[in-house]
Amino acid sequence: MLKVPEHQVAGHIAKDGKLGPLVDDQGRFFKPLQGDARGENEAKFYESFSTNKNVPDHIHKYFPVYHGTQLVEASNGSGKLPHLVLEDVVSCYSNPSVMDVKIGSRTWYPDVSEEYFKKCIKKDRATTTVTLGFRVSGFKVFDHQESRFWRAEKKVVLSYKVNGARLALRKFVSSNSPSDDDDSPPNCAFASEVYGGSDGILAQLLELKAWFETQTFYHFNSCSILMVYENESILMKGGGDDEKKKKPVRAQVKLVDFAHVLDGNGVIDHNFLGGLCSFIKFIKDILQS
Ligand SMILES: O=P(O)(O)O[C@@H]1[C@@H](OP(=O)(O)O)[C@H](OP(=O)(O)O)[C@H](O)[C@H](OP(=O)(O)O)[C@H]1OP(=O)(O)O
Ligand SMILES: Nc1ncnc2c1ncn2[C@@H]1O[C@H](COP(=O)(O)OP(=O)(O)O)[C@@H](O)[C@H]1O
Repeated sequence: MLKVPEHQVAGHIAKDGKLGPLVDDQGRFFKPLQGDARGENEAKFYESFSTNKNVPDHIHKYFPVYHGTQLVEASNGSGKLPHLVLEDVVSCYSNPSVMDVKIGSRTWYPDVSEEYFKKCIKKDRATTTVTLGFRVSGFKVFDHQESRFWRAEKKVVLSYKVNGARLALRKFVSSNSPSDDDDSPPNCAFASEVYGGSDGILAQLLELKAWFETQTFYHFNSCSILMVYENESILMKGGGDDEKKKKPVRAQVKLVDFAHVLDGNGVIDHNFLGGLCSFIKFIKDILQS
């Protein structure tokens, strides 16, 4: 039985009769192929990437595993539609905090329609895409004061300027209230555990950056970095015997959304690389502060 993903933080959502992704209980994420070229393009990317022997294994691990396409009952009740069958990258977490960050200083690319270009540039200018080379698209964190998940409102997230983006990246790793009504600054209590360390988010971003400095196979337009970590271990901390049973934080970076990937034609993807460098600087600053 397929259901609406509990931890989805951005993109098209399968609610109110709309078309959106679904998940099963076997760790698979079913993303409907959008009717226009986007769906076909994303499937083509996954086919190419999953069989591309020139991409090293340590880079493959930053992408959801691809299991082909399958006809499944769509979320909008329109009957069976082709879906990409992907690894559900949050399925192995019990209480994940998740953030989607769209990378690049532009989301449009050569040869798009005038209409699409205008739509993209309007959003790029209204958000931090142009100024920072990335924008937060959505996130959810565990509110340790209220003992429940807190979800950032889409309208608020899309209105972030530089300080808003910085604050969101701090909230993502804080134990105090994430609520927008709360004036207390995020305490970044989990920053070193989640962003730092030899296998934390920063180390993973740096490994990806090293690949982007040389890879010329693909141009990742409008693609996102998904950051995930487990709250279970943090919740159990200091709990005597529970401390021994605690699950690791398992901070992970995954790239998602390849609907607008183009062939790199031997050219560095400087739009993605530049945005990634800027994003890394923000994470480093939080770790150093
Ligand atoms: O429809 P919207 O306004 O929510 O826009 C979607 C974007 O949401 P945003 O408002 O930027 O958070 C959405 O962005 P996120 O995935 O939320 O980062 C996509 O850009 C989506 O386009 P596509 O499926 O990648 O071609 C965008 O969908 P399309 O409008 O291109 O179908
Ligand atoms: N493989 C995946 N596993 C788990 N969650 C995913 C996966 N791919 C996407 N998501 C979730 O769905 C959201 C939207 O995904 P995306 O591919 O950007 O869709 P759209 O094309 O609708 O924008 C992401 O922000 C993330 O929360």
